[in-house]
Amino acid sequence: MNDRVNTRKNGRINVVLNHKQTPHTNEADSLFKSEQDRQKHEILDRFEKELEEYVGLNEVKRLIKEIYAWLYINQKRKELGLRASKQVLHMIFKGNPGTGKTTVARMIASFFHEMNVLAKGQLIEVERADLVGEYIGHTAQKTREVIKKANGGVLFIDEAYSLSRGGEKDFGKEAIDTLVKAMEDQQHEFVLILAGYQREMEYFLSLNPGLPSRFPIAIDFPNYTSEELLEMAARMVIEREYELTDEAKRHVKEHLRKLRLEQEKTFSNGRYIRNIIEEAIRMQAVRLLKEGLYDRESLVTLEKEDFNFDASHVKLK
Ligand SMILES: Nc1ncnc2c1ncn2[C@@H]1O[C@H](COP(=O)(O)OP(=O)(O)OP(=O)(O)O)[C@@H](O)[C@H]1O
Repeated sequence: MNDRVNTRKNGRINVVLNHKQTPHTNEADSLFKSEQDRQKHEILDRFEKELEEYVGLNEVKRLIKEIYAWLYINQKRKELGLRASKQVLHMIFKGNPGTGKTTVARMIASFFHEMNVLAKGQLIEVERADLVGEYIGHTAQKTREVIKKANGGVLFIDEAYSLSRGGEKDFGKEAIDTLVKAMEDQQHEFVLILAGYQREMEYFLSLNPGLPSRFPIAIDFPNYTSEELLEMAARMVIEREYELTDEAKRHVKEHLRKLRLEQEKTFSNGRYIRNIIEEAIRMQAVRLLKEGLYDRESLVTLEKEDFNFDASHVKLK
């Protein structure tokens, strides 16, 4: 099955993630021919294993492989005295809240660091208020400080379109200009990732015609399906050393199915799942204290009643 819609728009690679795929260990996709080979590519192997912990994200997995292959071949070229090319690696991440954008950005920062693309590999996550100041000149200064912090790492700007909120007169424009200048002057010293809702992002890019071509990699993060959300819940439970009873599983599944039907744009996907699991853990703790149950089985079991969605404090957003 073809799991990626990979189009080229304005010279940009536009990757649409298909979360529907189960974690893939597709032999045909693998760069390793043998176990010996795998050991030679220890960094890629480690990142692939880390990514397998996440539901879906297949295109990120593919992108990592692509970049790894390019850097590896570059190294081989250098060894033979051939020119090793540099590439622009700034990216656009489009998707609703909780679809994994920040998680992936963090991983990419660390991957680039290990591959010597970035000197430090830190992720600096900012939003409009961190960049935009209150008087003329203040914004450029604030933005430059943020870029300085991101030097050697990834600068991740969430809801990037808020920078063009107020039009020409707004200080947001000064932030964009400062960023563009830094992208030119410090081209290979940091990676800039602009993230936000798909539609708003596309509108923002259309308003700033100089921007799209500076971001050759665009990744779409679609909402997770109810099955994927359930899979995520199952993994989070295991990771925390808990277990769901069959009844609890059915209850959560039904809740997610209903939610997914009425889901709106602001539904927080993976974050919602993390929050309902954490709430269930608190509910279980209250139940166990009340009942005085401290045996191993009780301590690890999350029951249906621990997921009381009618009385839940967890917001959908
Ligand atoms: N594919 C996934 N598998 C497992 N957990 C996931 C996945 N995607 C997201 N999550 C979990 O959901 C939570 C939110 O993810 P993250 O912060 O990366 O989303 P985001 O797209 O950056 O959201 P926002 O735009 O609101 O900042 C995290 O706890 C993350 O681990």
